[in-house]
Amino acid sequence: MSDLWRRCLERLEGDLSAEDLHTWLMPLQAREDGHGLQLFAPNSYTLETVRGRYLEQIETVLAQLAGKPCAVRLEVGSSSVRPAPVSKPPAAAAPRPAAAPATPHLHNLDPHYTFETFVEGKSNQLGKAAAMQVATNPGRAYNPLLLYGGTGLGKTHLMHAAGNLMREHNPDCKVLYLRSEQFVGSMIEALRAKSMDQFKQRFRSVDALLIDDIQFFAGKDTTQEEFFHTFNALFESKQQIILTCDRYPKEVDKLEPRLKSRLGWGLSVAIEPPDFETRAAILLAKAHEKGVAVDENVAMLLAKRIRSNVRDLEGALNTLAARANFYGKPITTDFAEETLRDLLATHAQAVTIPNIQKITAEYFNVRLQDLLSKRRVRSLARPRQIAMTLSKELTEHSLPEIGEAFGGRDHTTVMHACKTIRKFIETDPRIRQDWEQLIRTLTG
Ligand SMILES: Nc1ncnc2c1ncn2[C@@H]1O[C@H](COP(=O)(O)OP(=O)(O)OP(=O)(O)O)[C@@H](O)[C@H]1O
Repeated sequence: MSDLWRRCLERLEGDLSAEDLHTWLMPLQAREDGHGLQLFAPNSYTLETVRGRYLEQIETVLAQLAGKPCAVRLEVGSSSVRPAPVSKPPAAAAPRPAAAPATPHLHNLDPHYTFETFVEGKSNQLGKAAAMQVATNPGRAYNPLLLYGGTGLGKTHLMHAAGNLMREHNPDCKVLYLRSEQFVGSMIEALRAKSMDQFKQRFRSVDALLIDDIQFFAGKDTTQEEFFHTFNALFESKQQIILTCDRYPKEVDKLEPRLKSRLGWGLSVAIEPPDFETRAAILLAKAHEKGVAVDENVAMLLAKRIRSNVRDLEGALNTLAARANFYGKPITTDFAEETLRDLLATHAQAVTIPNIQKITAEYFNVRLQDLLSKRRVRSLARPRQIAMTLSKELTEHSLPEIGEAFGGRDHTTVMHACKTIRKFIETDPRIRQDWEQLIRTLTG
């Protein structure tokens, strides 16, 4: 085992998610020689992914560790020694055999992603309830369960939580989690190695198959064909399928109609951006989990200013924790304002009333001046009400300020718009889709 590579992995552990580290970097084997470091990838797909996504970062860390530039050569193959785990791998993850890293691992679930660590709010209540039901009654409650919504909102977390709970109820339950890129990668590898039978067997022999980000299948016809058959086989034998997608699957271009139709057989649940209270609660929960002392005022400050998604919120917390640790200072609101000044400014710019008006007008294909006019035709009134509601939910402006920005309307008009749209979101799937799409665009 190369000591340099081990230390590099340790360093990268702080920068990359456990999932990325375990999926892409842990399967690499390393050998140090007089020319630098040679990294062996188990297959060309892994090699290309590492080269494209991580090589630069690896080289930077190696140079820091070695105190001079370190040449890295990547190739497909294996060295005689396998890299040791850098830290506790997920409890359920078995050590990877050197010869088979192309194969996704059973039970490679992140043990931190549980229902206990998931903070429930209005935006994710239904998704959490559905995931819990599926975990308690796999293959029978809803099959498939599809969680969709914007980035960083907790879809992967819920998916792992369901898998972890299934395994808690039944430790023999075979749960296979993988990202759709890994499914594609494994399939390409199997096609190359003429081992499609093994590929099929591997995916069809599980009790639950969890695939993340299936929008990645779009336009990949062979993959969709194979996934379609896998889906049917699992569905027929009542094995659970859980999928996530970054939008409602019917909106994903280049996804075969028959696959879209299959995805609709079970339950599709939207995960929406959390509201202010949920954001603050998530932040406090994450701080507690990481052992970072953060009081409610700081949580409220960040929750108020960072509305995009939970990943960004968590990123801000990590930055604060690292800086506070480095300077030996407590995390106060002043410290947070100072440390995150640029980040908070970026978020403040992101969602403004003019921005909401412009994007809503474009989305509904109406002119901005008509959206702000006094005209009450339905084709303008509904987009206007949606834009007002978005302004209420995504900015800190008061009802009178919003009314003023929408052609000098009264605050009661804005209040009525918010009530109406909230009701429609619950009852009208078309308006719900418009709403979710606009939220994604604006917070995206
Ligand atoms: N309600 C929540 N409670 C606790 N943590 C949450 C919640 N929602 C999201 N998170 C955290 O936010 C981070 C991002 O979540 P996750 O990776 O599940 O997002 P995602 O919706 O799958 O995003 P992507 O589509 O980009 O993969 C994770 O660390 C997750 O634990």
